[in-house]
Amino acid sequence: MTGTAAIEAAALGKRFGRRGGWALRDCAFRLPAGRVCAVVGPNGAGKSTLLALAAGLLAPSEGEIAVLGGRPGAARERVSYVAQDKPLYPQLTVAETLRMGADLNTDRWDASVAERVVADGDLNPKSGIRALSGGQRTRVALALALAKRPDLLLLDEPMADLDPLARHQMMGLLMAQAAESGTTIVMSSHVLAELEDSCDHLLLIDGGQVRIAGEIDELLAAHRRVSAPADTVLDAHTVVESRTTGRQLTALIRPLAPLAADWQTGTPTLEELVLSYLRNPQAPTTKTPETVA
Ligand SMILES: Nc1ncnc2c1ncn2[C@@H]1O[C@H](COP(=O)(O)OP(=O)(O)OP(=O)(O)O)[C@@H](O)[C@H]1O
Repeated sequence: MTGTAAIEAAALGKRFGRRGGWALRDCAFRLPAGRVCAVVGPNGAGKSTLLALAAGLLAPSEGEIAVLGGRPGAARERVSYVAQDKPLYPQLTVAETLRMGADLNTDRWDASVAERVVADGDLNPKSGIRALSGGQRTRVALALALAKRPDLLLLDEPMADLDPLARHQMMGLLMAQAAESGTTIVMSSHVLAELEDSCDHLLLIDGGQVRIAGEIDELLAAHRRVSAPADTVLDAHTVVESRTTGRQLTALIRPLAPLAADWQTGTPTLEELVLSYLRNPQAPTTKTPETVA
């Protein structure tokens, strides 16, 4: 294991209330610093819970989570967190909100970043937060998060209510931040196609457990999409998903031996990989050695 971890979790679990079910259980992963990490999974999988644990807003019920090498609370100054509902003070104006951000983060605040993000959305600094649309509020929340110049940026479905142009622009801004400042970005989203181009690391959470963790390139390279005759036996490989239609078998596998020359094979897309795992809860989990805590 090399380099600093942005987030490291071991046997991490969270339940809400003593009798509540487990929102997360037995999670172990290591996210190296400097990555742009996609957190994906079905509704109720535990993504928001994981992000809130990393932000130090929730305490684990069991196990541990370290953020930037320490307790999540201790790293708060170096971490920006944008929650799913983007909480802001409705009685303030945009300008007052940014001023509050500056006052709370005197050492790290970059006013020009905040002003640019707001100006790019044509927001009037004098507008009240109460009067903004959902997408405009998201823009103000992201302006606050970015201007803090965090080492770790935790974003819970940040693009959900942005229009396509704003999504594109905001994603470009986030990628520039990651490239220029080495900021680690952890971003939950349901839009898999959007993540494939921008993220280099994946955490797939399902039923409160980490199903897949690792570098996206390595994960994709470790899997093959296969089309072969229906009577093909795949026993030599790890089969994530297989379907037979007529005379044709199609499968997503993790090859453990050379593939037959007459099979048609290809590298899956991120979307194909994630959907195959989600459709097949019994498929073995996969974690690259680098990322196992
Ligand atoms: N404050 C809470 N009190 C009780 N249960 C909660 C609380 N927050 C989350 N849960 C439960 O924990 C589980 C995980 O929820 P979480 O919000 O982390 O999922 P998610 O993956 O972010 O879902 P979505 O994609 O719908 O946003 C769910 O079963 C949810 O009902």
